[in-house]
Amino acid sequence: MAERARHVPVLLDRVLGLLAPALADRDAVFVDCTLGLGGHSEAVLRAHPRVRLIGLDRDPQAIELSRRRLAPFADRVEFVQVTYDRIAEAVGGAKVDGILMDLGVSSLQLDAEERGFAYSRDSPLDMRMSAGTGPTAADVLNTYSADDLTRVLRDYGEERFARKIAAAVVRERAKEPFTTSGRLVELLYAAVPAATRRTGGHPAKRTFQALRIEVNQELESLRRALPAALSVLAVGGRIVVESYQSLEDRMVKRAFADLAVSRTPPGLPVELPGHGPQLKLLTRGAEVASEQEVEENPRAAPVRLRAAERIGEAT
Ligand SMILES: C[S@@+](CC[C@H](N)C(=O)[O-])C[C@H]1O[C@@H](n2cnc3c(N)ncnc32)[C@H](O)[C@@H]1O
Repeated sequence: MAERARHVPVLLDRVLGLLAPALADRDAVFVDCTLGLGGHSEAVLRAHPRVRLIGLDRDPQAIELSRRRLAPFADRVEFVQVTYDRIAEAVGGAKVDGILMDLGVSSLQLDAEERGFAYSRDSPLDMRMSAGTGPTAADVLNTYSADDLTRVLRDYGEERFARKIAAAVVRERAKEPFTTSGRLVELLYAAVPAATRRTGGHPAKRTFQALRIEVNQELESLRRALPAALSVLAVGGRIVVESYQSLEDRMVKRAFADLAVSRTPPGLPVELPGHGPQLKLLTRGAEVASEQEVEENPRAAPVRLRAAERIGEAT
């Protein structure tokens, strides 16, 4: 997730173009799994006057903000505050025609000082997306073993200095527990060599990303969400996923590839029902944002977009 506030939906035209064949000119159902500020959803509702939206977000503030933004479409919109792995429940067992997952953190969350997502301000180390639920980033820093902290920083932040940072955290918290981002940022300035800062960005970037992913169990949620989302997609329905981190993108790639290959057991007739490929990939590899979009909206720099269409029923 980028450092700067973002109000422009990432790859908006591409997302609209990919979803259009599944949503245009019909009473289609579109699920936005990550409402955020409601930017993508608003554009879909404007483009398709007959589409009904089911908007999900785990963050009550995102639901509230989207409710206000999407008020002109109120008769076509339903909001559910839930994590996206519960998509099947949220749509009440129905099949849907379009699904969007724009992963990560929103500018609404980054800008809310008291929530502690941004390393550029000194604020409480919270980072919970479902406000008030579960352990905070401070809890992770103050209670995890050095080994567990190293794993979190390495796996979720791809932080080269994970072990060194974890050791420093364990040493410093023995003097006084961590409560604010300012003290953690200070520690990271000392732990990450200056030379790395020039090429790797802000020394706190990777650690903050890792803590956010751990606090919100983002990869666990995504791992459960992908098969759940694909299971509610109608034949002809389309799914678009925007990831901002390589582990997420790898999960999406794998989930799509699993269903895109034919599962016909060797020696059986190819037309055997239920054994053909279930998905057609709509993107070749992962698509990225153009240089121009990144210039206008740096938040788009790390985006990896993948999309697929359901072409066969689940077995
Ligand atoms: C990048 S923002 C989405 C921005 C949105 N597409 C727009 O145009 O404004 C991601 C949103 O996903 C939500 N989110 C992250 N993980 C989630 C999960 N597991 N379940 C539901 N919502 C989640 C966050 O709370 C955040 O509001």
